[in-house]
Amino acid sequence: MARPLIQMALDSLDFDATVALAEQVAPHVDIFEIGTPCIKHNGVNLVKALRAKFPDKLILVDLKTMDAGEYEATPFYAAGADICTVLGVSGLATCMGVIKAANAFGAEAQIDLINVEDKVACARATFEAGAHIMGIHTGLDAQAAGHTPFSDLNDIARLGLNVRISVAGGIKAATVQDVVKSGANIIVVGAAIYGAPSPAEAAREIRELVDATEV
Ligand SMILES: O=C([C@H](O)CO)[C@H](O)[C@H](O)COP(=O)(O)O
Repeated sequence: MARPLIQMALDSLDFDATVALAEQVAPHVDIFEIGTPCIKHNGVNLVKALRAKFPDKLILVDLKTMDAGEYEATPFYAAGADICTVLGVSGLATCMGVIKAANAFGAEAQIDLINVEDKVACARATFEAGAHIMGIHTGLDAQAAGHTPFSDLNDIARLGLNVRISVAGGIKAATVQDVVKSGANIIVVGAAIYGAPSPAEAAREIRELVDATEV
């Protein structure tokens, strides 16, 4: 298995604070995620700013698209996004729209399985439709209610689909190695890094743990 990628979720609303945090953690992460609240607040100009500043990083725009897939995602790919997310609950037509936009730019579309009732069926259908990445995701509100992404990860990994698996939802140093062992290709970390006294140190620790994990 290729070395798992670490995705830093940038969930601030502040443009300059987002860029500053990205600078701090850049040596230790592979993907910058512009989180949903952040992209709604700052728009496509933040994608352009991060693209210009970090030409060697992957940029994921967490659009969580719910309708008009191709139309909504196209300007973000044009601005330099490598990955945009689309909600699995939006339905196959919307997912296919984002997949089409991604393919037009040689980029990738990630299906966010957040709140999807039958995640296995959704993963199978969107994989068949050409999705590049399957996103297992326990959102911030569900985390607050005590939920975690671990059992969903096992269910999707067990399918053996030829698709990369991303996992998000409260992942921290104590859990990151189990997530890698369970088959995740992309490990998303937000609060455990941006909420730490030293985000750079927290990101470095996650990187070391991921790189030290035997799979
Ligand atoms: O995607 C996220 C959330 O839905 C807000 O957009 C978070 O970025 C994702 O959950 C990762 O953050 P943590 O759960 O804090 O690690």
